[in-house]
Amino acid sequence: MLIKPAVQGCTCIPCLPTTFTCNSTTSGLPRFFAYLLPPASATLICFSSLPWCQAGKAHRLNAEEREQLLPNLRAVGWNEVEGRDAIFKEFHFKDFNRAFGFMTRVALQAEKLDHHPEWFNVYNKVHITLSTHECTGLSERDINLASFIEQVAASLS
Ligand SMILES: C[C@H](O)[C@H](O)[C@H]1CNC2=NC(N)=NC(=O)C2=N1
Repeated sequence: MLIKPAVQGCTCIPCLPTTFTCNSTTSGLPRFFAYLLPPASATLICFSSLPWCQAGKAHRLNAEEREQLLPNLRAVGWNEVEGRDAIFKEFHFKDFNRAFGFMTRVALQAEKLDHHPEWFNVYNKVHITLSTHECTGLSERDINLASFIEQVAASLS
C-alpha cells in the first residue's frame, strides 16, 4: 500500500523519502517504511506516523523495534556504541567545505527538531553519535535523525 507523504508521514522531516509502504501497526500506531532513494540499493527506514513533537515523551526502543530498525541503519554504516545505548557513524567528505556544509544542514534540522547530534569534525571527517537524553538511550528520534542525516550525506556525495 503506497501512501503519499502529504497524506501521511513524519511532518518533522521535510525532506521525505520518495516511497512509503504501509505496514501493520505497532503499539497502536501505524508505522511507515520509507525506501530512501538514493542510494541505489534501497535503505529501509521506519518512521512513526506522528512527529515526535506530538508524540509525547521519547521512549527507549524495545527489542522488537530495534530488530526492525537497526539492521537498516547498520546496512548504511551506523553501528551501536559499546557500553552505551547510542548509534555511531563516521562520514568522510571530499574536503572541509563539504563536511562543514553537511554539518550545517544537519544542525539546522537538529535545531528544528530539538534533537541534537553529538559530533566531532576534523577537516573532511565527521563522527556522529546519536542518543536521546530524555530516555537515556536510543529512541525513534535517533532513527529519524539518522535517516535525515543519510539523505543529506547522499545529496552531497
Ligand atoms: C530541553 C530540550 O528540549 C532538550 O534538552 C532536547 C535538546 N536536544 C536533545 N538532543 C538529544 N540528542 N536528545 C535529547 O533528549 C534532546 N533534548
